[in-house]
Amino acid sequence: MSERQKPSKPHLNLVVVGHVDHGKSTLTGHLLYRLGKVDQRTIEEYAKMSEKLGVGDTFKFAWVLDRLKEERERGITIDLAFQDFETKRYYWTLIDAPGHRDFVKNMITGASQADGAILVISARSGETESALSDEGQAREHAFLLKTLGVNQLVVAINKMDATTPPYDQKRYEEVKNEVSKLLKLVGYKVEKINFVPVSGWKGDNLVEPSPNMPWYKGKTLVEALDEFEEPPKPTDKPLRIPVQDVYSITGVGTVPVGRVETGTLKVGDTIVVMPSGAVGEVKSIETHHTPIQEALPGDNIGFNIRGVSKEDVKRGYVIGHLDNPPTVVKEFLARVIVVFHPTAMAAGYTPVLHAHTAQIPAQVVELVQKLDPRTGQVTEENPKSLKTGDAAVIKVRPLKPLSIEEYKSIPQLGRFALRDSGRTIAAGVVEKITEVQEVKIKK
Ligand SMILES: Nc1nc2c(ncn2[C@@H]2O[C@H](COP(=O)(O)OP(=O)(O)OP(=O)(O)O)[C@@H](O)[C@H]2O)c(=O)[nH]1
Repeated sequence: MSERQKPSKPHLNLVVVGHVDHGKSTLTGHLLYRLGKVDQRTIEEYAKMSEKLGVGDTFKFAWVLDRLKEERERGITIDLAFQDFETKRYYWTLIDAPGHRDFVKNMITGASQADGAILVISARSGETESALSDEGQAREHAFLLKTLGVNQLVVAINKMDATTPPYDQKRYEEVKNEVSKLLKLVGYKVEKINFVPVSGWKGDNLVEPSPNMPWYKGKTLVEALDEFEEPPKPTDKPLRIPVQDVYSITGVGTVPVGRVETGTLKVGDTIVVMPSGAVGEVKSIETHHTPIQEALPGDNIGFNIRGVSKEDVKRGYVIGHLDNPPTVVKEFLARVIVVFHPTAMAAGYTPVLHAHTAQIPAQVVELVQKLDPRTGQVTEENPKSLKTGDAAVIKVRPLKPLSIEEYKSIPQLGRFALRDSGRTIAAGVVEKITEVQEVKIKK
């Protein structure tokens, strides 16, 4: 049976976010262990390793993620780090957890997009408070998730074993209230969010209800994940396939490879490549070495197009149907958050723009408005500069033609990051295209 024909559970992508040291790696590693993804022997090895290094028993689970990271770093072709696991209702792919420097970039330009998130927040005295402070990462991550359209969230109130007294209901309620306030501010519907008191170290309420917290009658972490909704496949949107790679195969012709983000591609379709404007006919489609007649959103495919030369298809180009071609822009307005800037960002700044598979130098030509990062309200017109943590509307001009879409019409093609010297400076979405680039169609 081919990959596509296997009866399978729906597939969701998950990110684990939260402040540094709140226990994301420990919790995730323990979850993978409980779900049978890591065997007992490996955990014992990690426990011994932790003991030798004198870092404490809790680290045995965090190692799982460290090893994953290491394996990922060795992989060359796969940009996005992931690990799969399974619950009653879904298959999950764990998108790289933050703490990792490239988290933001991965969330925005990654091959897969998060359908939901676990926000980990420690209930240990003092830790909760720093995560929720103005500089806290819980705040930053909550805001990023909302900006990027990740609407499904579980809050894991972690380290319940380390409250005073341990497993304290009062402390749980307190933390829950504080996190609820933050999430409301950011724009989440808090009534729809599950808050689960857990210990990532001890394993309480991860998969089974914990005897240490009989006062908690809600879902376990895994049950809460299974309450997420399956996102609808964007088949009703225009076809968009960002090109990851392109091959020229003797006797076959030009074969672009990429993931269908939106719409449907069928054998026989007439397509156009943007921004080159080359037009061709789809002769065959393959996924995992199996020929298929039709490709849907989420499918990774290679396809043969007749009438298009290899020079007209490049990584970063986007393929669509001729009757609804990918938009090519000269300039656009974007809503961004400054994730990190060593000093201050001013008009004229020229970092590298990363959107889907494209990387193009782009100039920030105007700082239009500064926004309150928590409410989105305008706080200043035409600010002189932007600092780390600021939210803003800016005008961006790619230095070469770029195929990108407004976030409200095709969100999958409307996100981007600005990077400089290997760091994510800002992340955001395309609010409005202000100048399109006319492209001559080469029939
Ligand atoms: N008591 C207690 N300690 C925990 C728990 N989970 C994690 N810790 C400890 O908290 C510290 C941070 O844990 P990590 O899992 O590395 O945290 P993280 O959020 O992944 O950290 P970064 O990747 O650096 O952001 C370590 O010292 C862990 O041993 C828990 O459930 N209970």
